[in-house]
Amino acid sequence: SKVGILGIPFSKGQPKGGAEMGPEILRRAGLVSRIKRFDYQVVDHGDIEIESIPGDKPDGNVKNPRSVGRANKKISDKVASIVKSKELCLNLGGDHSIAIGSIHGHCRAEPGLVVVWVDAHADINTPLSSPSGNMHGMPLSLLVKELADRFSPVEGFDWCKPCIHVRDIVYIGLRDVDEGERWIIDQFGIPAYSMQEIDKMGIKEVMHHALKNLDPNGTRPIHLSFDVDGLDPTITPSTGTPVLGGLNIREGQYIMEELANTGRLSAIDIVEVNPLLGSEKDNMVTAETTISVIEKCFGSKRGG
Ligand SMILES: N[C@@]1(C(=O)O)CN(C[C@@H]2CCCCN2)C[C@@H]1CCC[B-](O)(O)O
Ligand SMILES: [Mn+2]
Ligand SMILES: [Mn+2]
Ligand SMILES: [Mn+2]
Repeated sequence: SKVGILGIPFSKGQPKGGAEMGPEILRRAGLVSRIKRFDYQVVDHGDIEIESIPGDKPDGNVKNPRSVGRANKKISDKVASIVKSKELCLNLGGDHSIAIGSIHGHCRAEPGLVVVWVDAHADINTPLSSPSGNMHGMPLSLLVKELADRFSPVEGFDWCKPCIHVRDIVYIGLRDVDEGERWIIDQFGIPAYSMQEIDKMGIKEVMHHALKNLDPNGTRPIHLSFDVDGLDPTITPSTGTPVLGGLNIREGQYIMEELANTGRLSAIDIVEVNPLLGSEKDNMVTAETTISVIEKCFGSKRGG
């Protein structure tokens, strides 16, 4: 089977320069050759061309709306075509706002998909609830049908129709959730396994229940959106919004092994690697950890 790799050197969903270097650092650390080890044919689509939009003033409190909107329209088009050509679409971010386009595009090719969101954060602030105005904290709010009537369309997103339901999402790794996000999660009953549930139930039970709730018949394509800040900052230090008490490397690997076992992984985002925020050593640790976790999506077995 085939993996289509798409670099997305984009960072305007948040204020820290360097997130646009994520694709480069992961490629340089050998991600492509690691995937090639597990009888996947790798199609490297290179990097998406990111246009800069001068004078991109905030829309309300939303920062860089036109830049984020323009980039994500392109991402949606590209991801749709990669999935339609039967490649497992591996998107290398870039900040987490790229998930707007990647999930939108994936839905165009696989309308029945479900979303596994591995992250310290819920990333479901609406433009009105966001404390920062940074769009990397908003992607899911622009994608779920149930929130469409809660805010007016953001400048640059007229192309973006919500395409998933809140019940098609499961969170794993939460430990820094804003008040407005908490309200949305409770209001709509979004299944959320925070680090507290993971400590209480263990990752085995969390994955069993998460997948069972999400897709009881085990038939739906899976979109994994993996924010490296879901892992503990001691193992992924080079990231923009680190939060103590995260997933350890074995929990991360186990999550991916269970997803690989479904045989239904259809698109993967790897986001929020920022090599400008760490030392050389931090960057090496972050890249190696990320690759050793992500390779488990492609059938790498710890037992050989
Ligand atoms: N919810 C947030 C938002 O800005 O919307 C607020 N938070 C930072 C804030 C710092 C002070 C203590 C409370 N948290 C970052 C998060 C977005 C993370 C985006 B991701 O892609 O990295 O997950
Ligand atoms: Mn995060
Ligand atoms: Mn049980
Ligand atoms: Mn995120």
